[in-house]
Amino acid sequence: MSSIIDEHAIRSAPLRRTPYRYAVLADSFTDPALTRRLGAEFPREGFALSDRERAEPGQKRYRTFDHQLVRHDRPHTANLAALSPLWQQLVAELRAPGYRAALASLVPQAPDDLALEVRLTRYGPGCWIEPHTDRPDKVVTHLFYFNTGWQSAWQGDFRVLNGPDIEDVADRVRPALGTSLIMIRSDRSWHGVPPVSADCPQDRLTLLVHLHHPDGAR
Ligand SMILES: O=C(O)CCC(=O)C(=O)O
Ligand SMILES: [Fe+2]
Repeated sequence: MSSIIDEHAIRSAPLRRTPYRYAVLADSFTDPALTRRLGAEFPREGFALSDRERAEPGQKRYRTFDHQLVRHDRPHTANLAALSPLWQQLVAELRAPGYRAALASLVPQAPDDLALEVRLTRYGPGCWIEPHTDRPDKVVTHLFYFNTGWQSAWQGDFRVLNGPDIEDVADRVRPALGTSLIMIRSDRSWHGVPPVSADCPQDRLTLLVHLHHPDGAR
């Protein structure tokens, strides 16, 4: 099968400069039929609640359901084995040199020893992430979304923020199937996800990829 991820779209991503360097891709995959299948086959089982609503000072608060696929370059073999063949191919592409090189090409002077983390997240009603910049060990983040028919009343939009206030919004990204967002981490890269509404009938579905310095961890 040909590649799923559109590496050309990543390399030519229209990076914005304010309030920090980020880009939104409307079509992240090479083929609309594959995009639809990825949405339909988004994994449902094996997610664990990560709940840190009361955090230590300096740590972000969040409530999400997470499913680790790759950590410090190492695949989580059991979790990968449970994915559909198409999703297994997607993760194989994320781990291959071509995708990494495309993503790193957006970061001036990116070190070549960066480590990869890949995680799936489901946000049920009330799930959220408070505004944060991501930890300094993160270099670049790529977030893919998989929802169909997401309504703004359900909240849960990704917010590009001008600072630590969730209402100080520079841009909003709907978690729509095929859309992805690339963010270059800096001390200004504030972002957050307001709580998904109590009456939201579907989980918000995210695939998160980080390239980070090899000695860092979440
Ligand atoms: O799910 C999202 O849209 C954002 C996730 C995020 O910012 C994070 O996990 O650090
Ligand atoms: Fe983040």
